[in-house]
This record gives sequence, C-alpha cells and structure tokens, in this order.
Amino acid sequence: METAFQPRLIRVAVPVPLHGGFDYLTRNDMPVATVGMRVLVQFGRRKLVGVIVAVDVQSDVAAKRLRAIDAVLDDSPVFDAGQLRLLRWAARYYHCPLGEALATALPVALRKTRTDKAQSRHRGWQAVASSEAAATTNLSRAPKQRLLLDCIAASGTAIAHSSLLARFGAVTAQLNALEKRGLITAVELPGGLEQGVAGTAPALTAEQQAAMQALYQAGDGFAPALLEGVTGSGKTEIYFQRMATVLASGRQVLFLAPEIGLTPQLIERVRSRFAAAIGVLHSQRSEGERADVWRAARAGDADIVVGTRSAVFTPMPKLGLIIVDEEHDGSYKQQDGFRYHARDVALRRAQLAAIPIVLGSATPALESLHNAEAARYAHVRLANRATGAVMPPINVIDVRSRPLLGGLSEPLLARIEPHLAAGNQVMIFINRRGFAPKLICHDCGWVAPCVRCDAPLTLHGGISRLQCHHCGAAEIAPKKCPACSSEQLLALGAGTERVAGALRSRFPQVAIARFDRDSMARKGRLEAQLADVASGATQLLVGTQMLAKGHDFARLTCVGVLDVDGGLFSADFRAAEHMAQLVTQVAGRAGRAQRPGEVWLQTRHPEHPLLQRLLSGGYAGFAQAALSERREADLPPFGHLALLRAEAHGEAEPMNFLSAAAAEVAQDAHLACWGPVPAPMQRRAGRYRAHLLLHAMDRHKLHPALDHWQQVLPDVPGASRVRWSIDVDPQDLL
Ligand SMILES: Nc1ncnc2c1ncn2[C@@H]1O[C@H](COP(=O)(O)OP(=O)(O)OP(=O)(O)O)[C@@H](O)[C@H]1O
Ligand SMILES: [Zn+2]
Repeated sequence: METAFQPRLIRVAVPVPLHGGFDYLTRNDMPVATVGMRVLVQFGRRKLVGVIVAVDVQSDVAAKRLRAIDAVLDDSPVFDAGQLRLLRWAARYYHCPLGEALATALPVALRKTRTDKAQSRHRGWQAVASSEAAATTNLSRAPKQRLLLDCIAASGTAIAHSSLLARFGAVTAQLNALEKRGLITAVELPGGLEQGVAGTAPALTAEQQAAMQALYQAGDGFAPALLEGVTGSGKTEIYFQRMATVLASGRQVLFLAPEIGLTPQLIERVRSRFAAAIGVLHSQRSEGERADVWRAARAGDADIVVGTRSAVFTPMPKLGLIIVDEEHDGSYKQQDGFRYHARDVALRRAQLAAIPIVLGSATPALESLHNAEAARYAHVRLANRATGAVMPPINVIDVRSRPLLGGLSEPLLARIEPHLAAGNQVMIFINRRGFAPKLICHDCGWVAPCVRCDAPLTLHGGISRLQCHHCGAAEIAPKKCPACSSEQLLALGAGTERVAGALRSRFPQVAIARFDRDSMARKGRLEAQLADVASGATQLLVGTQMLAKGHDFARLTCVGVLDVDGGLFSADFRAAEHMAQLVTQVAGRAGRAQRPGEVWLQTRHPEHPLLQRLLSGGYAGFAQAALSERREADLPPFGHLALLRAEAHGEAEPMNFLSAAAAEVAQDAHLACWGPVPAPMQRRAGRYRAHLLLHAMDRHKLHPALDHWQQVLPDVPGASRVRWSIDVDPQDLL
C-alpha cells in the first residue's frame, strides 16, 4: 500500500516545438497517474497540459531539480496504448514533436488546463413494449404518436429527444403522451451521440455484389482495399453493407470524409440506415460536442464515428473497420503544425489494429492507384452507375475571343437554358470566390495588389471591397487609380459572386443559390441551401469546390465548369492531377438518376494534351498517363519527398537558411536536394518564403536526414530569424 503513495517519476509530452518528453514527479496527495492521462505542469513560465507517456522512468535530470506536476487532469487515460502507439509513429513519421502531435489529436476542449468534465448526458426515449406489441397498440386517433412509437420501437434502442424533434418537428407533447400511456420511457443518453434508425438497404447491383465479395475476400485482418467507382456507382452503399457486418459483430466503425464531402446528406444517410449510436465530428460542431463524441467513442458507446481529418485520432477500443471516403481529397492533409495525412494515418491505424480499411473514390490519388497496382491494396472497381444512369458526356467550349458575361460564354448560356426550361437543375462550378480576381486600371494597367503578399487582391461585394485570399487583408476599393488617377477601374475576371449575378440577370425567374465560403459563413446556411436544392426549390447552383463532391441530386442534369485552365499551367506537379479530379467529380454530379446529364467545360486551351487525355480516356486514362510521367520524373508515388519551408521578414534569410540546411545533407547518391528556391508566391503575409525539397527513391533514406535537420537546424546561423518547418509527403508546393 505504501508504495502507491510514493511520488513517481513520470515522463510528460508537452505541446512545445521541442523533441523528447520532460520528467516530473507526482505528489503523494494526487490520484494515481498512469500513461495516457493528462497532467498540468509548469513548463518554463507557462502552465501546460501534457500527456504522460511513461511512468517510473530513469531520469537524466538530477532528483533535486525535478519539479512536481500541478495536477492530474483525468481519472482514466485519454489515450489508450493503441492510440499512443499510433501517435508515436505519426510524430516520428511526420517529424513532429510528440507533445504537439498528441495535443493536435485531442479535441480542443481537452487541450485546456482544467479537469475533464464528465460526459454530458441528454434525454432520450426507449420503447417499453416490443415492436410487435407496439404495432398492435391502437393509436388510430393519434397519428403523430403512432409515427413516433413506430420509429422508436423499430430502432430497438433509445433515440435522442433532440433527433426526434429534428425529424418530426415539435413533438414533445406527443412523446409525453406516449410515456403516460406506458409505451415509452425516458432514458439518459451519453452526450454527443445521435441514435440512428434501421433503414432498408437496396438490392445490390451485380457489380456492387462482386465488389462486396472482393471486400469480404480481403478478410477481417489488416486488409486495405481501394474502391475505385465512377461517380454515382453506389460506393456509399458498399461502405454501408460492409459497415453493417462489422456493427453486427459489436465492433465500432470509423468513417472519414473530407470537410466538404461530409455533407448533411451523408450524415442523414448514415442516420437513417443504422440503428446505432452515431457521433459526428466536424469543424462546425462546438468544442463541448466534440469532446462528448470523443468520450463516448472512448467508452465504446459510439458505434459509428463520422468525421473529418482529425477524427482519425478518435479513441475507439472496439474499432473493427475504417472507411476513408473521397480518399484523394487534399483536405486530409493538415497544412500546419502536425502535418499528417489522415488517409495515411488511417492506414497505419488499421494495420496496428489488424482491421480492414476501405479507401473509396471516383478519382483515386495517384499514390493509392499505384499501391493498388502494386497489389498492396485490393483493387475493387465499379465501372457503372448504380441507378443504371449513363455517365454524362463531357464537352468543351472554346472561349478564346468570345465575349464573357460574368465569366459565362454565350454557348454555355444557350446550353443551360433548355435544362432550366425543362424544370431540371443546373450547376455552375468556378473555383474562385468573390466578385472578380483583379481590379485593374484600364488606362495604365495598374492592378490592386496586396501590400503583404505577391498576389492581387480579390474584389468582393461587387467592386466595393478588396480582400486578400492569402493573408486576409481587407480594404475599401479605390475609386481612382492610385498610379494615374484614372477613374476607369475595371473588375477583371469572375468569381462566384459575379457569375451568380450574371445568371440572375439572364434568368430572372429562376431561383439561384451560391455555395462558397463567404455565403456559408453562417452556421446552418449550407444545410438550408442544400435542402432547397433537394426539394427542387433552387434550380441554379453556383459554387466552388464545395459543390464538387458527394452530392446526389436527382434533378441535376447540366454542369458547367468555368475555368479549368489554372490546373493546366501550374508550378505544382500535382496541379494536373487535382484538375482532373475536380473536373471528373464536378461532372459526376450530372445525370445521376433518370434524367440524362451533360457537362460543358469552358477553356482557352482546348487542345492542351492534359485536357485531351482526360476527355478521351476519362480519369483512369488520365491517371495512367500521369503515373508514367511521374515515374519518368522520379516524382511521388515513385520517388519520395519532404519539403523544408522557411520564411522570414528579410528576403535573403530564408534562402541563406535553406542553403545551410542543404549543406547539412550527407553526401548520398540516393538523396538529393532540389533547391532551395523562392516559393512560387514568394511573399505572403509580409514574409518572404523559400523551399527546399529533399528527394529520395527509398522513403527510408529521408528520415535520417530529417532527424539530422531537426537536431542541427536550430543552431544554423540566422536560424532564429527564420520560421521553418518540415513537411513529409507535401501536398501543396506553392
Ligand atoms: N443497389 C442500388 N440500387 C439502386 N440505387 C442505388 C443502389 N446503390 C446506390 N444507389 C443509388 O445511386 C446513387 C449514387 O450512389 P452513391 O451516392 O452511393 O454513389 P457514389 O459512388 O458514392 O458517388 P460519388 O462518388 O459521386 O459520390 C444514390 O442515389 C444511391 O441511392
Ligand atoms: Zn495578402
């Protein structure tokens, strides 16, 4: 008994940019501290929340210099052994200090310096009678109660009061009446979760059945599969049926979706299929809700967790399957701090847990295709749409020397018209928000610049405001050219706002909705607008990437893509891949049900080989050609890259720093420094930026060099004036 109260020496990972753990002592008056619990510690002058990564360690620090921790914040570990193992691996792989990686993995509410609140609870309802008895109860005079009782009884478990309100409107009185009749009873549910209801699955198409077979054949151990299915091929249905067998065995499912792919429609599909406890994690949920989902998942109460990037770290003790939907999506890569790729972390997680993982996409990343071709993943294909709908033909409109009305050419407007007249829906895609990307002086050619970035300012609110899309700077647009005083200032090019305006004046009778980050700033707005599209109230949709993926609108028959040219001429070697994915995804929104669809691309480069390849061979043909180009150039997925970024207030400092870093790379025929070079956008938010790429054909060669950098770079001359970071498998090279 005595020993339990002895101070213990523990090692704590704290969220600071320093590698290694820090040693502390516990105090006798504290609850027992074990690995995976959070503690509050004094670190320098700050109090920080850290995570215990080891106990009873041998410390190099002299005993009398060791400090005691301030408090133990949990009574059970927030990270279990499996999570810690995964995060240790990820911290090593991405060369991020473990403390920062652990802090990033925690929900924001748990990064704070207070003790963990207990899981919040909320009210739910459960049927008392069996569903047969419920069915025979006479409620013919109370149809609402009938509906509610059937719904609750059919679920087989408890349903949250709030989700009943969400589905059936104001039904509190009816629920109380059912309780009075002794048909249902109130229960407490863990906060953060929603109870789904059992729904019926459609009979699978022959192709889907074959895909299911292939997934089952891959087995129940670690079995990665790439599900490559054209848009509308019913991949979601495959995920669901695979999930059903895992849930039936009492295990948990983690379903990852990109931020813009995690639509209300997807969540509703999950909710109305599985009589399971569902936790949803995305950026619009409050800190408290996210912490609740985390706790419920950790307790094993959440059967399904649906979430975006960081949900990959949700603790799930009974995890039996991971789904990564739209696995090619760039939003899976975190772009600052702990720069992990959620798909790749998910793969590792599945491997450590020895469970299957399904990566799904209509446009798989070249990395994933390569892995499938190398037989590291099972390659499961769906070539046809599940509804029997044909793939929409993709046509090109050459807009060279054609006048554009708010970015729209006359031929495109003429194509749109009959679809609207027939009562169908039309989607116009443009990957640029705001009114216009430039304000230019007609007399002298001056372009309104951002003073802090090497980029022009974007017009917003018509020609009234200017905003920088890189640093956020905003100002009132000038009335006169500051260079020549001319009043001939023109908006050049078009963004969503201008396109929507032009469509409004051309089709004044038609209801138009704009989907971009600006119009979606308010919470609930996206849901409301999507509901109007689903009901048919909105006929014309204008938007950015937000519209590209996942949506399934039966009446949408025509898609216009306004500007594909950006992806054809970019400094980033991945730009063409991203362009092909985007065009294919956007095009895939058309003609998904009974009504056939068509797609129109506006371009000034109709003969460009990349575009031609995509049009003639589809995404698969494009990908094959792109893969052989990557092979030729030793680029990923054949070669491997890490990017060292540096930025500073002075122009010379980042380049000097990176040159010193390049000199630290050991002479090795299998390791090459590409650069340093100034970044394509050299100045951003007032800082000059430069890059150095480290390249190796063998991934394992990269890591020792990166370890070495981490040790020596802080002491390179001038390092203190430079902000630098390492990005392993960088996705964004601009
Ligand atoms: N077996 C089936 N029988 C009838 N309809 C089906 C079947 N499977 C899927 N569907 C329907 O086909 C449509 C497309 O399915 P789903 O949204 O799952 O496609 P997807 O492959 O995820 O597409 P995308 O990649 O474009 O998002 C949906 O409306 C879905 O309800
Ligand atoms: Zn700027």
